[in-house]
Amino acid sequence: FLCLSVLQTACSVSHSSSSLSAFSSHKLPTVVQKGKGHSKLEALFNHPLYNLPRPELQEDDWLLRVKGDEDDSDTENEEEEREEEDREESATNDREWRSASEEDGYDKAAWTSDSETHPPWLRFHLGISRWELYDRKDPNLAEVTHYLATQRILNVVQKTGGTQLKLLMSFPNYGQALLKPMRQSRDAETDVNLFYFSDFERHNAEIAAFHLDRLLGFNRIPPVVGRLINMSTEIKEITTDRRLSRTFFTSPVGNMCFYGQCEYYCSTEHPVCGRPHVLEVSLATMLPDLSLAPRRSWRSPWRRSYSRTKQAQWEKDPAYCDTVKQTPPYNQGSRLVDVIDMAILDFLMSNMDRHHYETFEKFGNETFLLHLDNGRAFGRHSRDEPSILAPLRQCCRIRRSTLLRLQLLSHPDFRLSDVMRESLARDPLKRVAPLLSEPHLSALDRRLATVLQVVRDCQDHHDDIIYNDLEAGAS
Ligand SMILES: Nc1ncnc2c1ncn2[C@@H]1O[C@H](COP(=O)(O)OP(=O)(O)OP(=O)(O)O)[C@@H](O)[C@H]1O
Ligand SMILES: [Mn+2]
Repeated sequence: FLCLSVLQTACSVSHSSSSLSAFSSHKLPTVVQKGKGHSKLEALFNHPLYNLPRPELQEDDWLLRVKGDEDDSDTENEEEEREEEDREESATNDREWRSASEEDGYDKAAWTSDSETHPPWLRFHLGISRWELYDRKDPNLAEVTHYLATQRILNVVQKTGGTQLKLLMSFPNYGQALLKPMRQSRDAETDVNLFYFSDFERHNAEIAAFHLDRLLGFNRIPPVVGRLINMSTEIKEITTDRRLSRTFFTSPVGNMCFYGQCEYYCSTEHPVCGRPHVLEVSLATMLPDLSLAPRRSWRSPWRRSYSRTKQAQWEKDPAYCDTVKQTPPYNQGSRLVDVIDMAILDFLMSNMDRHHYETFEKFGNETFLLHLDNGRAFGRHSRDEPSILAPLRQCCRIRRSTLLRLQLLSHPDFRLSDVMRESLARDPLKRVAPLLSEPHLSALDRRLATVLQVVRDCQDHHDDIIYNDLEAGAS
């Protein structure tokens, strides 16, 4: 019970631990940390800017829905017929799944349309809407991360696609997670001579990005949680993937290692190693399968050239944004300010690797942007990368709600580094070491000040900077 409501930390820490009391969930009365005052994180999430009235969601604002009995008769227009087909397809998939459940280890699924019967990952899928991936106040969010952090791992295979090693983990009631392993010590800074496209991915960056995105009020990154796994019993002995299992070896000091098969860093020279077989990893909740919820991938207009020598157009042309503003889908609705939100997130965590973003096809152009793949963030704390802010600097547009939240986060009562530290302390890996070192946390405050300065510079030279998403009528 408590395990679920105070997030995963609670379950494995003894009652005498005082660090626990600071991390009460919104469902419990606020427990004040001894001698340290109140929780800034709770104060932030209680602020009106994090509790804005939201437009009432219509039926087609949900990504998926459970087929109910009353749905059977409503096939009046084409749209609904198409959805009907989708639902039938999903029902078929469910049946196929259920027959697969005869396999060892999988629970017999007895899910009905009653959400009480659904496992946390399914409730997460059913909660995805047109405007956000999850509702921050939904208690299921803590249950999803708790689930990923504690459930038995049933199977492991390598996930194809992308360039670096990733594993797909399966759990007893059909949940899945995307695993990225720890490859470097927490506070190793990326070598200054390494290009961003050669940088290792970091498991703690995936975790921290989820927390940061949520603190910014975006809710556009699937829940990610840290976990310690046993490489022998939770990968090597159970994987059905030969390409993976044959890359295991024991290092000269006796640690268990593997390297898998992929384009970058999958070799004996770049092993993933445990101590001696315990490995820190990040686990990201999987989005609904592409067959149920197809996604569209968009090339970022501010994509880097991914070449040592070439510059991208946006780096050469100061009026680049004028072109973007006239090009669909950036010429309408919130798409341009959504890309600018994404640039702000990326600048704060110094992620230069946002070559693409994705959306759910079902919602067309009127929807939020998914911020997937954040493994190359938080590589350096001692330097900022101004070019990541090019969309904001060149377009001088920003959502009103984003600007107001950034201003709030720069206020000492809600300081970004403080709420980030508090939020990350809820992750189970906090017991091993803080998810982000103090220099990374201070870098967040420094970069936030830079973002606000860029907005002020814009205000000195341009009109029409604010995209007012807080007024009725604007979305
Ligand atoms: N939580 C998720 N659920 C479902 N699919 C995901 C999730 N996260 C990532 N993916 C998919 O997996 C693909 C590869 O993941 P990711 O981008 O993290 O790997 P990568 O090796 O860094 O790829 P690249 O080298 O192309 O940047 C993504 O493009 C995305 O479509
Ligand atoms: Mn990547």
